[in-house]
Amino acid sequence: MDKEEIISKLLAGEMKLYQIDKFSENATEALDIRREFIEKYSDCELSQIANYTLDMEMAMAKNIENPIGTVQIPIGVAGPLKINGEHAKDDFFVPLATSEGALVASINRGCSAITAAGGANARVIADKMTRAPVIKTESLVEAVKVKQWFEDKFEELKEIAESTTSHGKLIKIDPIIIVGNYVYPRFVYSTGDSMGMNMVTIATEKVLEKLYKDLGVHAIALSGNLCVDKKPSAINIVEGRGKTVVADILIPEDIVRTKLKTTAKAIEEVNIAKNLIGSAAAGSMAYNAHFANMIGAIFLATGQDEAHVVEGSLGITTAEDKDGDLYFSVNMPDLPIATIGGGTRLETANEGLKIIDCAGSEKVGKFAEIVISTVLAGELSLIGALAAGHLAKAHKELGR
Ligand SMILES: CC(C)(COP(=O)([O-])OP(=O)([O-])OC[C@H]1O[C@@H](n2cnc3c(N)ncnc32)[C@H](O)[C@@H]1OP(=O)([O-])[O-])[C@@H](O)C(=O)NCCC(=O)NCCSC(=O)C[C@@](C)(O)CC(=O)[O-]
Ligand SMILES: NC(=O)C1=CN([C@@H]2O[C@H](COP(=O)(O)OP(=O)(O)OC[C@H]3O[C@@H](n4cnc5c(N)ncnc54)[C@H](OP(=O)(O)O)[C@@H]3O)[C@@H](O)[C@H]2O)C=CC1
Repeated sequence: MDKEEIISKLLAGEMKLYQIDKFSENATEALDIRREFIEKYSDCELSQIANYTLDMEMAMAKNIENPIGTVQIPIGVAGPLKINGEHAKDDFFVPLATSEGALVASINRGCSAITAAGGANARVIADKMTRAPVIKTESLVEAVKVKQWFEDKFEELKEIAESTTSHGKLIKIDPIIIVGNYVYPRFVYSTGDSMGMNMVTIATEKVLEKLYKDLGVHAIALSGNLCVDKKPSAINIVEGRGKTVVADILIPEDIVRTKLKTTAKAIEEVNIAKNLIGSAAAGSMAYNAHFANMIGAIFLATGQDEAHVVEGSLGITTAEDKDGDLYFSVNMPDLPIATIGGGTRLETANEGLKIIDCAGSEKVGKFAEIVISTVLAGELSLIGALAAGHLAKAHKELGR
């Protein structure tokens, strides 16, 4: 079938978009036909979406269905950012993809203050990825038996789960919550340098096959929302999910004054009134100013799953006036990230990771420390700007 015939069949509703691939020489040709159909259907020209360099054959294998091109977002860098981490020990230029004017300038200012003050301390304090199915039983009594089965058989179940992966390790199945006749076991894994959601989903399904074989009960959904994937939740804040990371810095008074144009006292007061009391008054789950800005920009630049920004946005910022110097910290309990797998294989994302030497294996700890140090920089600069009364001015000058 030639292109014109395919497009007229698509317009007549006689063919589905994903079926084009069968009649095309290769994925790129199918992509072009699909985009041409959308141009006709939506009566618009897509010359910019058509303009890309990614290897779409590779992307189609694992990263996208029904592709029509790519989106472009400007990428900037902030830095140098000095980090005194356990894994990240250097000065870094951090790649940030965003369309929000003033954001990179602000993060850059935070980097400048942190670097002048001797560098951010950053540590990964926990590392786990979770999947929690929901299992339906006949009664509460049977639900308790299922819970007991998970507890008694842990070592055997660990072997079964780990038979599906050479990098994933099942650390625990905990908590196991019972609600009526439903059971929610939270499977907790370490996943190496991958974010791990495909890995842990496949491993958990294998254990559920054994549950069905042994007890005749089955999961009614492989994800029962106790995971909690891609939603903000208290359990992720308390138990941690992905990487749990912390960072802090002590900034001398003169650097607070010259770089941030304010004082430690004013920053402490804004942080308490805004990030702590204001967030409490709003019933917010995130006691910070804009973690999501830094997380979103780094995620787009490095091929992370963008839906996990919602988890990365959780965490607390603290600020304390120490005789004129500023103690400043951020904690992030729930940072799902990867340096292998998922979108990190896409060429532009891989280059983004290379800027900070974080592409590939044995790099995810370093990447986590760079991410949280960048969050520290962005928080510091924005709270500083609010304390100095500069927020509106900055966005007037750089964002409009
Ligand atoms: C805009 C600044 C940085 C000016 O800040 P400034 O102190 O007036 O600028 P400066 O010219 O004195 O330069 C100080 C440093 O800023 C950086 N800098 C300065 N200009 C640039 C530039 N063009 N490009 C790159 N870097 C720049 C640069 O690092 C420089 O230091 P140096 O490197 O020279 O030692 C400051 O006013 C600022 O940070 N404002 C805050 C803006 C901000 O954080 N916006 C975040 C997004 S707001 C939002 O989305 C969330 C929100 C606010 O709604 C959440 C909430 O509810 O809180
Ligand atoms: N399935 C789901 O429910 C969900 C999926 N996702 C998507 O899942 C993807 C991420 O899943 P993820 O499992 O991380 O990635 P991939 O599915 O891309 O798999 C990555 C694989 O890389 C292998 N690997 C090689 N070297 C390493 C290393 N050093 N450390 C860790 N693994 C290594 C592992 O193989 P091996 O296991 O054989 O060791 C691992 O399973 C993203 O695209 C995301 O959008 C997101 C949310 C939910």
